[in-house]
Amino acid sequence: MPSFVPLSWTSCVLLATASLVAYTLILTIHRLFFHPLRKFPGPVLAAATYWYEFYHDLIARPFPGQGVYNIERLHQRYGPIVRISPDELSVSDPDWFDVLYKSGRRNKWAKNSKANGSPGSIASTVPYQLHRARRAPLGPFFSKRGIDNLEIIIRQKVDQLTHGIEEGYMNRGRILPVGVAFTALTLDVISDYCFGQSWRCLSAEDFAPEWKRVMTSLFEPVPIVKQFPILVRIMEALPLKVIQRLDPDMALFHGGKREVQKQVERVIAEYEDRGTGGGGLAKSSVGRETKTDPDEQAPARTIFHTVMDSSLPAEEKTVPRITDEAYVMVVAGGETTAKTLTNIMFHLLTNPEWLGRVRDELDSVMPDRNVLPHYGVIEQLPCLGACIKETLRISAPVTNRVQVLDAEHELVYNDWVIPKETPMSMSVVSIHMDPQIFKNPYKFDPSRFLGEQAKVSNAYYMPFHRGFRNCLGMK
Ligand code: HEM
Repeated sequence: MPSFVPLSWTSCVLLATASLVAYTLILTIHRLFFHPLRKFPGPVLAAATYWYEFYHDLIARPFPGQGVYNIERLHQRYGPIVRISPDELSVSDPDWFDVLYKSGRRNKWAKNSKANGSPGSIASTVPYQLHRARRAPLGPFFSKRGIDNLEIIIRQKVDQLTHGIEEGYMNRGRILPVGVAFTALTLDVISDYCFGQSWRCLSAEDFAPEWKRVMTSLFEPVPIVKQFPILVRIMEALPLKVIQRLDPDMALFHGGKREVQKQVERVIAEYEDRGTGGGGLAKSSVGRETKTDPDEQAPARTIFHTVMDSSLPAEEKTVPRITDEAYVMVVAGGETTAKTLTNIMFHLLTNPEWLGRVRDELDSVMPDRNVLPHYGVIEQLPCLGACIKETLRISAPVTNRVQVLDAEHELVYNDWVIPKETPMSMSVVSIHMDPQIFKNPYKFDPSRFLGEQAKVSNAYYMPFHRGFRNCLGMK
């Protein structure tokens, strides 16, 4: 009969430590000498451990968030293709961008796809087939025709914003925190358009500054969440009261999500009552048949109805899935657009010549300041358009690299054959700041997007990314 010797606590700890050290050692040896990417250039530390990325994202000086610049430095040192982490390659070659991203057969890299806190959304969807299926029904909602409905909402909110600025700030001689005001504007527009229910930040005291704090702090833990994705699940599972204690601003965010969830529950119940809740029914909320080109149809009432009306199967129409799909619009569209508006304001105020040109253009189509022309007219104004583009080039609000992989084929870059399933990425920031394409790249110069120069500038202008994973809210 075998006899068991009971282990002391000290022996258990020693055994666990020894196992961890052995595991780390074996993993490191594998990554350095046997990994399919072992021959690709790059720093040994980056190939050996993910803590290298963590360090540059979070700890490296002068302030956190240096990862994107560190990758640029790596390219200067090692060339256009670099192994930037144990499993990932980065390419720095603007002309390869479309090769990597325009194919419809790229999966997102599962490891880093859930950091936005909405794992069921298209933005987090890994396989390209599922991404395509989920994105198709959302097309009409964000199409040109969909945006026509949005114009009325935007006009109402902008009126509310300007009225609030006059009353609360100009007339009282107070300084306006422009970023706060724009976050209130974008959140009210998105919630009204997507959920059919405005969050009313514009009518709140001082434009609800807590939401600006929430939207900013939302992205700060991303480097930590990338290393420990379980944190998102833990946060989601916590009761709201606990989150409130840990971080009152985050409680606001999660409270907002739970409100949206209740709305989703009501919409699903409504469909079930009408007997149209199952998958595969291609009828819209007003009984229209789904035609073959989904982008040409009028959008449904809310994004919830859009998903429910689609021919997606029943497992795609669950409460958590639709909540994630809807709520990611707040995450993806709120602060990006607010920041862009704030940045445009900054650049125009610090470049009076361009401010004058934009004002002249607007005066030419708006003789009466209180009568706004249709957005189609404003969209055609060249200087205004160039200022918007130059702002989005010089300070693109989305700086993360979109990590994709081809699960079926090897890719080829110059003399390199990239094994299939290798996560790859390219940085939009380094393309927008490439002096070969945009001369004197840190200078705000909208003339790059006017006349002859515009052809080259437009070819490399990609703040909304490109290909099948580009921005859904771009229009
Ligand atoms: C100036 C404003 C905006 C910029 C610069 C911007 C930029 C981007 C970029 C670069 C991506 C790709 C990022 C990635 O996959 O990691 C993206 C994706 C996305 N954006 Fe935007 N965005 C803006 C506004 C909006 C708005 C207003 C909405 C909707 C209300 C929106 C909804 C989305 C969604 C849903 C995705 C995921 C698309 C997919 O994975 O298929 N965005 N955006």
